[in-house]
Amino acid sequence: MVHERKKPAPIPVSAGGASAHGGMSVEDGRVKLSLPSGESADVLLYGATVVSWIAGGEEKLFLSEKACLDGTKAVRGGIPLVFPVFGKSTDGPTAALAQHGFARICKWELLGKTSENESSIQVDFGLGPENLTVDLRKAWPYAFGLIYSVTLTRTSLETKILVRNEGNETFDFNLLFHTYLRVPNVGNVSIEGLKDIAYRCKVTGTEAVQEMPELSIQQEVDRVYADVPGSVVVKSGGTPLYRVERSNLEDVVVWNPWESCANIADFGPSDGYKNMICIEAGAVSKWHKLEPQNVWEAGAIVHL
Ligand SMILES: O=P(O)(O)OC[C@H]1O[C@@H](O)[C@H](O)[C@@H](O)[C@@H]1O
Repeated sequence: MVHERKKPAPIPVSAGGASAHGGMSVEDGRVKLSLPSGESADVLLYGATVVSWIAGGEEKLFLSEKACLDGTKAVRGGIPLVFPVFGKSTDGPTAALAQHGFARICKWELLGKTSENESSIQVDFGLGPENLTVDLRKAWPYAFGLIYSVTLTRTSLETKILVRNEGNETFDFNLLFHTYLRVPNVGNVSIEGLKDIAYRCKVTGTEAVQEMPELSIQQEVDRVYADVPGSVVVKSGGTPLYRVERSNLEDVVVWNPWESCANIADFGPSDGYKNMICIEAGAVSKWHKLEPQNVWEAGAIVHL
């Protein structure tokens, strides 16, 4: 059941000091969530991009060593948020927007810590037209409201989004969590949960159905799997590393640029593709319509 949460007033970003016992702290546009047991997640206000998730003393997300973290460019790594368009559209209301839309290149408001206990902490971020540049507002002139919630537990990282149409016009959108998972060696990775699912291969421009029970990554992979019914499991050498569970996000994009990462200016090191696999939970294979005053909610949990 969708509940109509209104975006509350932002809190000043100078708030909060770090605590050895966990909690939320804010410094230089970076919000840190941490638990007394040692897990942490860092979220930049720029793009509300999760740039670090540490559990068991290890970083779980891939962040390019050349990633720009100063708000001049979408972050290469972590969890950039894709909205309102996945990829680049050539026509329609999102045609004037850059690839993957504006959510990942705008500065979000910190709405605050919404829940906390010994084993879990949730922090919310908000974005509306007032946070967009004049040019972006012109390019996509809808009255929208986004509330993005990041929840850290001892064994998972959850990302949830609420999209509101606050205007008088229906709009179409895509939404995706562009999650760069860190892996020891992508050549040993197998991905389960995609058997018998139809996908569009963006490398070859073809459509196919996956026959193999597991997808292994031995070259550039860029596939949009539509209507994936269950969770996706990432294994390394047969051992499960991550299980990605989705709610109201029907599609899964699997991306690894392989050696063509050499063509991506902010990708590093040059063999960094070996240490990442993007498993992107999204609603991207078709447009989603949001009528005036309606709300749409979705989420993804990466379980260890
Ligand atoms: O370089 P960007 O805009 O962050 O996109 C990275 C990749 O994102 C993936 O989601 C797309 O399927 C790829 O086609 C794209 O190359």
